[in-house]
Amino acid sequence: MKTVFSLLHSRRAVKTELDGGVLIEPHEKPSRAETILARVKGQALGEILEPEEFGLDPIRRVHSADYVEFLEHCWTDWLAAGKPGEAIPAVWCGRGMRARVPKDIDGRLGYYSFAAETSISDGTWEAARASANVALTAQKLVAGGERAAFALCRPPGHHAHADLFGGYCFFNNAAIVAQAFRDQGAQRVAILDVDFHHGNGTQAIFYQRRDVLTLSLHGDPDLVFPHFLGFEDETGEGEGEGYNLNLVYPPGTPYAVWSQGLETACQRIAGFQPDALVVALGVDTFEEDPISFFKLKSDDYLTLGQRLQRLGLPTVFTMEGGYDVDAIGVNAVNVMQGFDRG
Ligand SMILES: NCCCNCCCCCS
Ligand SMILES: [Zn+2]
Repeated sequence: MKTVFSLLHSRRAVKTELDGGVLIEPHEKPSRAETILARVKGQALGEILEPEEFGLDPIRRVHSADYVEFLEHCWTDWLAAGKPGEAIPAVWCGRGMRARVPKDIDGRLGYYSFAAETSISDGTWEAARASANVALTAQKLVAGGERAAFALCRPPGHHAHADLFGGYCFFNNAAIVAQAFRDQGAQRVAILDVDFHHGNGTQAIFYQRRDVLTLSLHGDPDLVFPHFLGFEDETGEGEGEGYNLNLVYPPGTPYAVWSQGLETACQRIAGFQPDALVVALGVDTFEEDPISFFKLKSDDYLTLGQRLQRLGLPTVFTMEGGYDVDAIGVNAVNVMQGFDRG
């Protein structure tokens, strides 16, 4: 399987993540991508390509123009306001307040985000743009005939809404890939999110649409991030009713249980008969992940890859979460190797 990777991911090197009332070293750090890349090379998974430049149009097919504009200028606006630290949102449009875009950078940071753990600094814009180019290059490979391709994206994307960043995500790479397939003539696309956390952004982007089926297996939002979306009664709206599936699991969930949900999701995908499949691949479902509570083991990712291959669909994998950096390479590449072996 070919991998797409950009060294520009390392431009995303914020020093802070607000966690537990303190600023910690971010979980979503550059070594994540380096560890996965080393494993791709070590396992000779396949050719490694740099991304092509696709510009802003494919991004704006998913994200609003004002949100893209905000992200491009956020850091310089923050500096111009004389702020001493990294850009961190600290005020939001609470219930009963007015959802309008303030002029002030603090107000705009809150307007365009849903969580405070995702600091912004110099280079975040470049890295997010490169991550979307990585995903679009993988999509081009698959649209061009490759059975599957691995978009080694960093920063991740599945928490990003059309005009909201958070959960370490800025551009929703999986959604951008799905929309690119649609814009190139695919009638139906499925996005399967296997990250530990609910793919709230992906769900929201396609919630009223029936051309893109969104499915997510994840930790109970009552207990974990993103908390305010991802429950099983969220099945889509309007045209999209019936085209969103959430499968929620409790602390300690092992592969034996989780894989039953995977089977349910795979059968739903098969029934939908999509022209392409996008897998939002997070490996924070791993038993040692520092911020999650499932108990998948490294071999389970081989089995996961094999099951996904049996769907027989052109497939783009977008790298999402996974924070046990020692194991993230083995676990992510196991999915690809399981898929390749089929
Ligand atoms: N105490 C950890 C809180 C983490 N909150 C954000 C999680 C984002 C996961 C992205 S896959
Ligand atoms: Zn996650």
